Amino acid sequence: MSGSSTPSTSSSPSSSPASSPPTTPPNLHQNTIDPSAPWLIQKFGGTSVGKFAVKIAEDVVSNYIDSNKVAIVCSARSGSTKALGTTNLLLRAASEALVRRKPGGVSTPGTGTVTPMLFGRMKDTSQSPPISPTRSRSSSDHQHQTFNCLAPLAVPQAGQELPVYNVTVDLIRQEHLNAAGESIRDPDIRKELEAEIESDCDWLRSFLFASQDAKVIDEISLRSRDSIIGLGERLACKFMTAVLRDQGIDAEYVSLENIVPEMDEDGSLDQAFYDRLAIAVGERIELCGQRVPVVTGFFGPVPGSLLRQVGRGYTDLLSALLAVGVKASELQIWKEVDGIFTADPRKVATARVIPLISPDEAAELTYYGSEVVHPFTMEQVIRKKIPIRIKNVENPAGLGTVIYPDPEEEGKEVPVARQSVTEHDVLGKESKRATAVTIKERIIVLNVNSNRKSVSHGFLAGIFTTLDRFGVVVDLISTSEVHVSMAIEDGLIPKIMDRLVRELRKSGTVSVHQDMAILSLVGKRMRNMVGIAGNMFTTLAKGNVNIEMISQGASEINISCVIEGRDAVKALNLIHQSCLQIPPPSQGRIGPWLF
Ligand SMILES: Nc1ncnc2c1ncn2[C@@H]1O[C@H](COP(=O)(O)OP(=O)(O)O)[C@@H](O)[C@H]1O
Ligand SMILES: N[C@@H](CC(=O)OP(=O)(O)O)C(=O)O
Repeated sequence: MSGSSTPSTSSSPSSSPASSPPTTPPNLHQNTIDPSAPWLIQKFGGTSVGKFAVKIAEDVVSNYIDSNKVAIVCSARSGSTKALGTTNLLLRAASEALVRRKPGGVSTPGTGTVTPMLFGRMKDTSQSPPISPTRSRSSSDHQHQTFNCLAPLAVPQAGQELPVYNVTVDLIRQEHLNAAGESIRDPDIRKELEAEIESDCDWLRSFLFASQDAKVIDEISLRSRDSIIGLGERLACKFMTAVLRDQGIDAEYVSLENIVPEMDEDGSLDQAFYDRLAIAVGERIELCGQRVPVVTGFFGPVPGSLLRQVGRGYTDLLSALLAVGVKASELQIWKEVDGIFTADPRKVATARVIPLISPDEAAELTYYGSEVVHPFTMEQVIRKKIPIRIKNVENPAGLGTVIYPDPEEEGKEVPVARQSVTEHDVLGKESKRATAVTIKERIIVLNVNSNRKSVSHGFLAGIFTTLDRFGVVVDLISTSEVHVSMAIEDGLIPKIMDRLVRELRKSGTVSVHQDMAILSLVGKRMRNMVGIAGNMFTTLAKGNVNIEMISQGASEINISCVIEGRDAVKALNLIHQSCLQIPPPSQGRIGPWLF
């Protein structure tokens, strides 16, 4: 692709701007931004890239490129919801690769027979997600190494039965081809993008085929799964680069799937790793010169697995690291909501946008169900004093929500980056009220009553060791010497859940309550407010909402309780009304009096 009038979207090392900087064709907007202008990082979520790609180019990016150096980060495209998005389809394809191919080639639904044409366009293997062969690997990664090397990847032969994942790969391919057809006017740009989509989907089929052969005891290696999901961001960024260039904005595709091996990492995802990654990503982006870098939010198969260590929503974290790496003035996270609301606006009609929220509050909200920003994002940028602004792609003029420490509370000097936090943001903070209420559904409560065969510290130690072995994260806990109640996410497959309960029974009698929800009231000002917990629980009692478990005090800015899942939306609205609603001007004000 490089050298043509369309974007360089190949992931092969030879196409990186470091080795062969593409030239800007005359029809593209020549970005002539002052090199000393501040960097602005704009991150677009999967549904935004899926639904509003042209609008992003026309109404968002174009509004900022004359006064800022803009870099954009994209997630894998989603059609209508994240659940139906490319990342989920890729994960589905990865698990379908575990379905054993039947010898003899009897076709089952979702399978077919390979035609030579379908795999006829085998991609150059140098373009497969490059894992440095010199990189140190854990033993669990060994199986991956056996097929993801520079040797050609295996593919089914003509006449051989097609694997089940083929239908899923075709769906991904077709959705991207449709998006290219609908969003890109220039036939050359579109054709080139279509060729990239075909080539990437061929790579995926080959990779899955090889994974299928290399799998060990029904499991695709974590590293391979990371590589597979990375394709979602590659496709999204190639698509977005093409859309920007089609709209006349000079953009450059930047793949980060090589960035971790290049960093010579030592194997753990600690702060030192993130610091090195931020520098590496920043340096890579500076190479784009005047072009708008379109950066994959996927940053490579990281030590211990991206999905396991960081989890879904990892592109928020990458955008934060990029903001740190280039010392950006602001990180903008663009979504389809106007910002962080006082409650989920889909569930509470009277919820309103919070103009300014502290990083702790934002993190607490994301941990407890309002997943607006990945919880790891805040720490990275705030330690470098870069504000995060949540904005709505459908309402670019809106001010959004700024996540930044309250300068009054911090007692610190206002940092330079804070100049981008407007007076509106600061004035918008509301005193003497909680900040937001959130609900986390699909919760299970596990109660364990000690069998009194050990003293209490042994009892708790036994329980935590068991939870650790099963990789279970406890959201809320309440204990006495002989009793412990724990709220956990309902994410375990039933077979594993049964095993966990059997293990816990060694410590005492166990009861399991399913279909529960955690209701959390969050706010940094609650620290000094007397009676807020009383108000919360009285409101729930009056609304006939039964409380299964209470947790207050572990975090000073959060009061949480567990309720029945079926009461979740009712409770959310009751608490919003009693603890967060702003009284109309006629109520709660004294005077003016007319005598
Ligand atoms: N307190 C909250 N404020 C804003 N959105 C919230 C809140 N709690 C839950 N949500 C939900 O989070 C979602 C985040 O926005 P969206 O742009 O759809 O996500 P994504 O970028 O991941 O596709 C919205 O659907 C919204 O209903
Ligand atoms: N595509 C990934 C990463 C991501 O960050 O997505 P989003 O920005 O749409 O939440 C996921 O689905 O998890």
